[in-house]
Amino acid sequence: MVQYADGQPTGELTLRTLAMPADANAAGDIFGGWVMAQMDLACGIRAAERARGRVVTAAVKEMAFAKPMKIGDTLCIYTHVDRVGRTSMTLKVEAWAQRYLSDMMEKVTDADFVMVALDGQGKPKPVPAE
Ligand SMILES: CC(=O)SCCNC(=O)CCNC(=O)[C@H](O)C(C)(C)COP(=O)(O)OP(=O)(O)OC[C@H]1O[C@@H](n2cnc3c(N)ncnc32)[C@H](O)[C@@H]1OP(=O)(O)O
Repeated sequence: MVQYADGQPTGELTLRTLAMPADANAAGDIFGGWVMAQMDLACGIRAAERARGRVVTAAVKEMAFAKPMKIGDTLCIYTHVDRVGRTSMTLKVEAWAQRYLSDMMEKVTDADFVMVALDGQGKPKPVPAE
């Protein structure tokens, strides 16, 4: 049974992946940029589903890393489409670490990602109704 150290995750589990040695510095701490990239991938999946088409990342709002990720932890990314504008979607994104060979889940970071729906020419296009 998974135990959550920092409340419960918000949103839908969109991506799970394993933090590997190539993603870490010499001390075994996982690079923040790798975590951000996984969050971006998760937003790409979720926003493309919502927009039913191609999307791009327009902005990432302030981000702070509250806890380290370590080699062997499983990164779990939760996303929630918080707001839909005309062509943009704002997603609340949370990154949680399931600690190596344990059931303990800790929140590593969270952020708001703004994703924009694009047409075939790469121009913003309206997000369709649900
Ligand atoms: C695959 C990847 O994710 S690559 C990641 C890197 N991202 C990129 O390469 C994206 C590069 N940027 C772009 O292509 C363009 O700037 C775009 C498509 C994001 C926006 O194009 P623009 O011509 O500026 O379009 P426009 O001004 O109409 O904005 C489109 C929407 O994005 C929103 N937006 C644009 N920039 C921002 C921003 N910095 N912060 C918040 N929202 C933004 C606008 O408010 C608008 O939302 P709305 O239609 O819901 O009202």
